[in-house]
Amino acid sequence: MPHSCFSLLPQAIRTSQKMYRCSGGHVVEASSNTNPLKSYVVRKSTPGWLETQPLVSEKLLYRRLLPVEALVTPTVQDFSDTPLIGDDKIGVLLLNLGGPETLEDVQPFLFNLFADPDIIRLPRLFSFLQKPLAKFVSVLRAPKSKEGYASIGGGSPLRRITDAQAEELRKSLWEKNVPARVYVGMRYWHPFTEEAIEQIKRDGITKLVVLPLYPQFSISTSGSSLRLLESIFREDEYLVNMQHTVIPSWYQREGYINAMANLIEKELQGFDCPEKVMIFFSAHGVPLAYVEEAGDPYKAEMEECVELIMEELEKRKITNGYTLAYQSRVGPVEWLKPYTDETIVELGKKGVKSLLAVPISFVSEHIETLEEIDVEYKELALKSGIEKWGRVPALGTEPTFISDLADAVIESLPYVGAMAVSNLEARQSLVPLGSVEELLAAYDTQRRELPPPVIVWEWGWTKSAETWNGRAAMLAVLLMLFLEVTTGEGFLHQWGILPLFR
Ligand SMILES: C=CC1=C(C)c2cc3[nH]c(cc4nc(cc5[nH]c(cc1n2)c(C)c5CCC(=O)O)C(CCC(=O)O)=C4C)c(C)c3C=C
Ligand SMILES: [Fe+2]
Repeated sequence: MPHSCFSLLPQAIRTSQKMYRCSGGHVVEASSNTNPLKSYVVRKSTPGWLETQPLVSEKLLYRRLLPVEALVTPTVQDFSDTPLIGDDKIGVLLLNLGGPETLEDVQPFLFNLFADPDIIRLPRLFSFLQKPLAKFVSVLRAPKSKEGYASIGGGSPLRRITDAQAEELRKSLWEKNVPARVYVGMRYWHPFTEEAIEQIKRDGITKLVVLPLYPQFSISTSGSSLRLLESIFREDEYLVNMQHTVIPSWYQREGYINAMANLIEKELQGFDCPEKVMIFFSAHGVPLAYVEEAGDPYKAEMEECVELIMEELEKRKITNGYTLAYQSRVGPVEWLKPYTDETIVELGKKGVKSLLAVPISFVSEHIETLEEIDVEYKELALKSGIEKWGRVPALGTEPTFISDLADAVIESLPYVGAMAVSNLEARQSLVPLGSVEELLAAYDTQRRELPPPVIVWEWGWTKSAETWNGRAAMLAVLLMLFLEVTTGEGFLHQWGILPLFR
């Protein structure tokens, strides 16, 4: 392997990007002593390009150890119109939750959400009731949800914002010499993940990077989307054979942390006395049992994420007080604490006068930022004695953030197709789709029943009502209620109660 080959590296392609232009069919191994994740084997060469793979490959053709750093020679050359990886067609699939675009979409959207066993998980014996129950709960929940969506303009902005993020990410990847197509796959509304996958197949994508747009992993969000994706992949011959990799969470990335710190720093400057402002991180909650019983890493990742942002702010001499609380709980079971509403009241009582809310679990504006934080929590804060209120915008298409997502994609490319190899270090950050079950198993040990977070349980299916008889009775009641809702007949209609929910 002639060392001079590396002098052809364009400046834009840095060590972390692990893609090296080279003049011919050579194979090289590069290694870094300090970080095993930064060890790569160049396995295949295509005209003009070497494609790298992690060191775990057994099919080494040629070995030559070089520190990774030695590979980077800052020679300015323009390769912008050259495809990066030979004939491969690279795709990036952004996974997100999806949201209703009109008020008519709200109930069917809620149905899709509640029909997901990662949101409401029934005992196996009763799993046949998942859809009837989802129908029932979605019909009950729809009026309240519709009110919320009506107040933010009649629908969720999630599709528009995610599409914009996809387009900016595509541009950023092209600027970094990675000509990829970017797709959006939503879990509960259009464009559904299935639709995105069909497009990916039509476009003949050969390498796919799967990137959930949730910085922190939760069974209920990224976990659910990846589980669905895995089932789609398993049943499809094209997909089974497609090289792919998954980035399960990315809250610890420097670019993301910096982008969040930038937004906070900027918003603090809008206050008269910035140093006296309480920085209030508000994350979407999950039921406590997800963390305590199923082992969801969400809480730990969230806390670490907040620490990293505060450390970054400290480097900038911003040492404000801060707190983390969890919002958006649904139903009567216990969710992650402290709750956002209770914490705001407490802070008011303690004499906090200025508060900057930072939505932390999501990278787009959505109903829970635009309505819950901007309207409900602001009102509560002002009533609780807080005089000055501010809110950090969601990242959206903020350039540092988008550029960092592009880097995350590029850094993951060497792992594409190599994940069948059991490499524990690699698995900590990149998971092959075929191993989603393994990833989830690590957190969601036996896929046990999770206490349902939804409204029907207000009628008595709580942690304390855990006998099978009780559950069977509850299901019988639910079934009766379901029949009542779907047929429009029954005792609640006779008593004039049920139409109230409509
Ligand atoms: C990290 C983000 C999110 C987690 C964790 C999460 C868990 C979770 N959510 C529900 C119930 C509902 N979620 C709803 C909408 C919704 N949730 C998130 C994010 C997370 N959810 C987003 C981005 C959205 C879409 C918002 C939009 O603008 O459309 C809804 C519908 C809205 C409403 O009625 O409040 C429900 C219901 C549960 C039960 C749960 C964990 C188990
Ligand atoms: Fe949610």
